[in-house]
Amino acid sequence: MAAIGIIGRDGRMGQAIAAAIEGGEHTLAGAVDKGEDVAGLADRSEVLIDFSAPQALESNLHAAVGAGVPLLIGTTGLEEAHHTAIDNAARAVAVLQTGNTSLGVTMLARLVREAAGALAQGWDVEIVEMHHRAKVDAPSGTALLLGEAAASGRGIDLPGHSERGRDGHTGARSEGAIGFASLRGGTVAGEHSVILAGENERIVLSHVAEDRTLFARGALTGAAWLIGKQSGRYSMEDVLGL
Ligand SMILES: NC(=O)C1=CN([C@@H]2O[C@H](COP(=O)(O)OP(=O)(O)OC[C@H]3O[C@@H](n4cnc5c(N)ncnc54)[C@H](OP(=O)(O)O)[C@@H]3O)[C@@H](O)[C@H]2O)C=CC1
Ligand SMILES: O=C(O)C1=N[C@H](C(=O)O)C[C@H](O)C1
Repeated sequence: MAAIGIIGRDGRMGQAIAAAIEGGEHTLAGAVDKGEDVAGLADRSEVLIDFSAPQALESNLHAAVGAGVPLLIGTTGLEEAHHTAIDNAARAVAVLQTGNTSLGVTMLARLVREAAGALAQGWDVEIVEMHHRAKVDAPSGTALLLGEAAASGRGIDLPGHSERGRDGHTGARSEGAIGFASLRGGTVAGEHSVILAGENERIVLSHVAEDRTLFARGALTGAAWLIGKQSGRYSMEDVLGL
């Protein structure tokens, strides 16, 4: 049983996580939203779960390190500077950052790494995602995670090979590029497809999140797993032993 602190209490995920804690094996140590005392929350939590906004990351990391408690970061829309800050904090406490806490996406990333690595020559990788109308970042954190998996399978760096937001006279696709396309609308919890397009054939590897309870469950599994772990940066693959 873990005493869990939630950052981003009033959001869709904050609410879903609180609901998943209720009646389960863990307890809610407390929860904060924008402008509230995250350091105080860290002091009374065994582990923190952050589903808020990139602008909150620095103070959340600071609070976790100050209190010496592990932190699971589900917030997406992170940039390079955020990842550097996470690496620094992970020297002091255990930090798990992931664009998707679900078991299915963690397995999908593995399949993508293998397929993109095995089919490197003549197979183009395109990643398509769709989310609800309120989502503010694109490509989704999951799309980027899947892009990283494809890049890792091919032994290339993702930033140097990404084609994002194509519009207008773009010219032909670059060889070896990993393309991203984002759709927004309705109440879609999260859909991702990784397309490997070859000569006269395509492989499509997809994941559909039917609602956000699966992200909440995965976050609780990851957070409980983090308690007692050595400082360092962890992933859902570590949690699930994949
Ligand atoms: N990794 C995963 O598996 C998943 C990740 N996500 C990601 O999680 C994040 C949250 O998603 P969602 O719940 O849908 O978004 P919401 O916008 O519904 O919720 C975010 C909440 O965090 C609050 N917030 C903003 N800044 C701070 C702050 N400094 N401190 C504390 N709280 C703050 C917001 O307040 P206000 O509205 O006032 O700004 C809001 O209440 C997104 O980045 C999303 O992409 C979502 C689902 C799964
Ligand atoms: O904002 C969301 O809702 C989601 N965000 C995550 C992402 O950016 O990939 C995970 C999930 O797809 C839902």
